[in-house]
Amino acid sequence: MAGRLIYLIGPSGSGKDSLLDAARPRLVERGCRLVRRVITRSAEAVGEAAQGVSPEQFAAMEAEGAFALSWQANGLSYGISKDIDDWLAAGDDVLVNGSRAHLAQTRERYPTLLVLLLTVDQAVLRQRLIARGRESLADIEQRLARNARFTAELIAGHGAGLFVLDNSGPLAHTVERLLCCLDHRHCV
Ligand SMILES: Nc1ncnc2c1ncn2[C@@H]1O[C@H](COP(=O)(O)OP(=O)(O)O)[C@@H](O)[C@H]1O
Ligand SMILES: O=P(O)(O)OC[C@H]1O[C@H](OP(=O)(O)OP(=O)(O)O)[C@H](O)[C@@H]1O
Repeated sequence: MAGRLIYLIGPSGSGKDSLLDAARPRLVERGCRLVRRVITRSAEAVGEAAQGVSPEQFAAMEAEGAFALSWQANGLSYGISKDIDDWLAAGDDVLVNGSRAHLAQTRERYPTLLVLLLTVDQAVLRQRLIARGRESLADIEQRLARNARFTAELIAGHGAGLFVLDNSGPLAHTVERLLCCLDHRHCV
């Protein structure tokens, strides 16, 4: 049987990278693969296991069909290797750190997609982004403004295939809820 494509989305700073890092060993022991993204920013600036490439390298990879999924956001390009299709065909679950804006296109290609929407209280989110210190304050405000367009629309439009995981509390709780969603197809 084909594996499940699990598409983790949520605002910048909601904790996607942190959650994937914290849950990694327990996901791996369940046979779930975590995808290493290709991103047009230097590897040093990435808070996750990602391959940093130049825009030219990214364009060349895209042109040669290296990606199953790709999107642009926040001035960056993101690619997901076409290797995921082999993994899914082999029956492995595959977890991708995805894009809310690209969800519709992803669903077209993977109709049985399992969507996990990570949410966090907006005031907490601003503080976490400032504390993370990865972007300028202006960039942080842009990311927060972008968020406002998404969350309500997503919850309203995709209720059935979408699990909401709140990460306003301790990360360890969110890890447990993530595993519960994957193991039992519901969250507690
Ligand atoms: N549950 C949590 N409690 C406290 N801080 C958190 C929690 N989850 C994430 N963070 C912090 O919030 C910041 C943003 O998290 P990050 O994983 O980089 O988010 P994303 O990948 O969604 O942009 C990081 O500094 C991280 O350490
Ligand atoms: O359409 P959106 O849902 O806004 O997502 C756009 C991109 O931003 C995030 O990546 P990135 O790692 O650059 O940002 P983050 O770590 O701040 O979430 C996310 O993983 C997407 O790749």
